[in-house]
Amino acid sequence: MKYDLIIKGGNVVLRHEVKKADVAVKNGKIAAIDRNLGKEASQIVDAHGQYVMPGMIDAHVHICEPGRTEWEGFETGTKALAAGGTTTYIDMPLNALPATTTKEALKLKFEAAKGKNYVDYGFYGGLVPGNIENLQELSDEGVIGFKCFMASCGSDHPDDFKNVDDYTLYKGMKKLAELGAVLLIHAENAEITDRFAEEKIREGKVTATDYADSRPIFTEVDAVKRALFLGKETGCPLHFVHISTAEAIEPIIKARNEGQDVTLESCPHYFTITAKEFEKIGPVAKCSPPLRSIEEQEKLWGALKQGKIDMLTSDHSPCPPSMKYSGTDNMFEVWGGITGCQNNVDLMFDEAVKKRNIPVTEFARMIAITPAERFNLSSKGEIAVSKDADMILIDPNRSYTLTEEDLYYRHKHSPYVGRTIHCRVTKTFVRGSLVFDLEKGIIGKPIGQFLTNKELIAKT
Ligand SMILES: NC(=O)N[C@H]1NC(=O)NC1=O
Ligand SMILES: [Zn+2]
Ligand SMILES: [Zn+2]
Repeated sequence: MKYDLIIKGGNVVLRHEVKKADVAVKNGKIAAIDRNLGKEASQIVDAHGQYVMPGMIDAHVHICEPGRTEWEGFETGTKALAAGGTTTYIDMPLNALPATTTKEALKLKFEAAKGKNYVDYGFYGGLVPGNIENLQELSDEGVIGFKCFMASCGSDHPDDFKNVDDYTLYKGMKKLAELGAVLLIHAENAEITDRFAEEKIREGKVTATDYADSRPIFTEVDAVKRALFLGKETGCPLHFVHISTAEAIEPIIKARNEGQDVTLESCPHYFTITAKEFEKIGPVAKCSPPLRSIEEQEKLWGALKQGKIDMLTSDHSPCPPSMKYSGTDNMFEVWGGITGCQNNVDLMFDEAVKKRNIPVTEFARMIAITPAERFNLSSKGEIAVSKDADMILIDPNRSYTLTEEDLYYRHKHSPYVGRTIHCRVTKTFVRGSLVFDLEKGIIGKPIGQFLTNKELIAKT
């Protein structure tokens, strides 16, 4: 057979245009894209009426294995990713135990992940107080970047992640600049948000709105500006995670225009759920930075329309239901993190492409092309000849209402349950292998491969 697979007649989303074409795959790579590639393939998939898009690269996922597999493991987490149209993800260095801040902890991650991933994956290392000495070895072992918290992490477990002090932030940036590694930053001012939280709790103000009010926009903007300043001082490449407001985007774009190496991401929840809705939905919508007002959300959409969002990520930060619903009314005591990685693509395709007429090529840029480029995943991110055949089919007219039964997460809760989404991922291919089919569910064994900052080094 000439090809292993031909996807026929879909609207293929290329870098600069959408083209009605066939896509042929051979040995896991895209071999040809053309109008009529015939039928010489072991497998033919009809994609008429559907978009053929690059699979999402979700650069912000918290899989809690090892140590907290009970929250979310590689198997359940990556089934959800596959079902939602993600073909590659990068795992954050926190919420698993121990946190990924040493070579030894990275080895534990690597061992725990072996043979359990349905999609391709890489790891970040952490920058925490006291581990500057470990950054080199983490980089040598292939981490794709480094993550730090300027906000408090809120866990007092001894093996858990710790937020940086200013000294660590500065010294860490200097070292990472030397290594040429990207530093990912959770940017919120720790001292102010912690003290605001204390005030609220002291006054007995513990609702969803009180929680959101305890982390005002200026605390995000302040942290962004300070990190940019230190980034300029040290020459460290920066990436701001889960930016929640247009106001925090402006200094980042300005710094980039002035020559700094800096990018940013935002997440579906900041575009689709408001602070008011958080009050109604409750604990499953708690996250940090918090959900914002409808006015702020509109400004964020404005930034997206102007091409200012480099990438979309889920910040999938799962936990057991008991950490969301333990009988407390105190929103400050509830786990902060949204279980959301299964609904990145459909939700944002619906809201951005269908509802707000954002070009589908722009959408592909945010979910696949830019994350691949930023994190040096050179074989990924685009439907183009010789790239990995990581592709998804989206039916733009297939509406559904999300139920708990649709979810593959270890714990089937999500702020999107009950929401009607007006499009759906129908198939997911990782390197040419079908891993998810809407009619059949997850297909076959976990075939995900480990990706490093250099190249694909291990097949699991
Ligand atoms: N620990 C953790 O996952 N925190 C994440 N959750 C969230 O909502 N924001 C975060 O940074
Ligand atoms: Zn964060
Ligand atoms: Zn996160």
